[in-house]
Amino acid sequence: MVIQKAAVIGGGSFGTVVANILADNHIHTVQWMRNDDVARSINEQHSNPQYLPDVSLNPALTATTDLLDAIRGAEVIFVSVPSKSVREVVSSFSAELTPEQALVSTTKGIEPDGFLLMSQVLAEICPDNPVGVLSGPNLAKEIAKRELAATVIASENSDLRRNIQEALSCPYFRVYASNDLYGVELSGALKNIYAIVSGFVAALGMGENTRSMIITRSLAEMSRFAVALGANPLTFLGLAGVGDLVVTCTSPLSRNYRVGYAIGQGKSLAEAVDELGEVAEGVNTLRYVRAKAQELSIYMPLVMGAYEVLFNGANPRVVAQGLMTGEHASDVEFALPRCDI
Ligand SMILES: NC(=O)C1=CN([C@@H]2O[C@H](COP(=O)(O)OP(=O)(O)OC[C@H]3O[C@@H](n4cnc5c(N)ncnc54)[C@H](OP(=O)(O)O)[C@@H]3O)[C@@H](O)[C@H]2O)C=CC1
Ligand SMILES: O=C(CO)COP(=O)(O)O
Repeated sequence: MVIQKAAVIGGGSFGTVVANILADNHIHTVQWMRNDDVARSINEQHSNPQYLPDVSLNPALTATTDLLDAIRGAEVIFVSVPSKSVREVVSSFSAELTPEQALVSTTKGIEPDGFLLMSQVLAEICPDNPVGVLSGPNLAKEIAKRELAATVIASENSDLRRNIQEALSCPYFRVYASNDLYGVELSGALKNIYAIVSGFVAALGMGENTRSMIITRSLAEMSRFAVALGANPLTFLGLAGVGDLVVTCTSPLSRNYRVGYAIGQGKSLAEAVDELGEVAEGVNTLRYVRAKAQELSIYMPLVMGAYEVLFNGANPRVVAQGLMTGEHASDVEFALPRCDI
């Protein structure tokens, strides 16, 4: 099927980028947002001054504050609001959907009640609709400048995967497919925690060896958590895992990295989040993942250390030093299990 009309729910940086790619691909695209001024600016100035200043959007992209107007007749609806608002926003239009309308989440977060990923929230609210997840190393501000990037569409529905590959692929954006919805989505949520940790490390002026150690041990920790939750760790080797972990742990364009950096410079969590003015999903994800790791007794020293820094005022340098004296560990646990060291 060729997608003729798409809706994007959310007026932030990533929603705008997805909407702009769709418009570049000549798909009739309507972006919904709650802010009238931003909607007007997209329609009249072809720009989103709040989230993507200095970026010229495709003039064919239209914005609205009327949800039903956005979703009416759309074959696919991208959901791109922060995780804490997904249930509320999707519930407000779910009764209007027809079963063939597909929902694709771009949101990299977790709902604490039941530890649900966003596709699980969507499936709960809209049980009759096909669901997918878009995730990968996709800093919105780079894609907005049409710098080359790739992503993953994950869904159990092969038609949906193919339709999204068709709808979003263009000379600056390549879309790979996965049928591991849970693994793709879990890695997208988890990497935000480690971007915060990498931000501390950078602010403390630690070296490149340190950065590499943190990223690699983050991957080990994410995979250990994933396996404990029944996910396929091989998915973590792809763009939605290693790819997104590397970009978010190394780029000052990442909001999660910036929050960590500000805290590493001595700011409080509240100051760091206020200064950002955009969503940094990793802050809440850290709380929920720490609770889950404690509940299931999963060894996650980076998560535990980051929690102490963010929520109990621990000194990041002392916490980083403490990570060096943990119990002797295996490099690759799939090759040498922890119990066989
Ligand atoms: N930015 C990026 O590089 C990428 C982001 N993502 C993920 O996409 C998701 C969205 O991120 P992003 O676009 O960057 O976020 P932003 O912080 O840029 O924007 C959030 C948007 O959601 C809107 N919003 C928040 N709460 C509500 C609500 N209750 N009802 C309606 N609208 C609401 C905001 O509206 P308002 O301005 O009115 O508050 C704003 O338009 C996140 O989960 C993020 O992890 C994924 C890949 C890349
Ligand atoms: O998910 C992202 C890049 O893939 C964006 O990361 P931040 O939310 O940290 O900016």
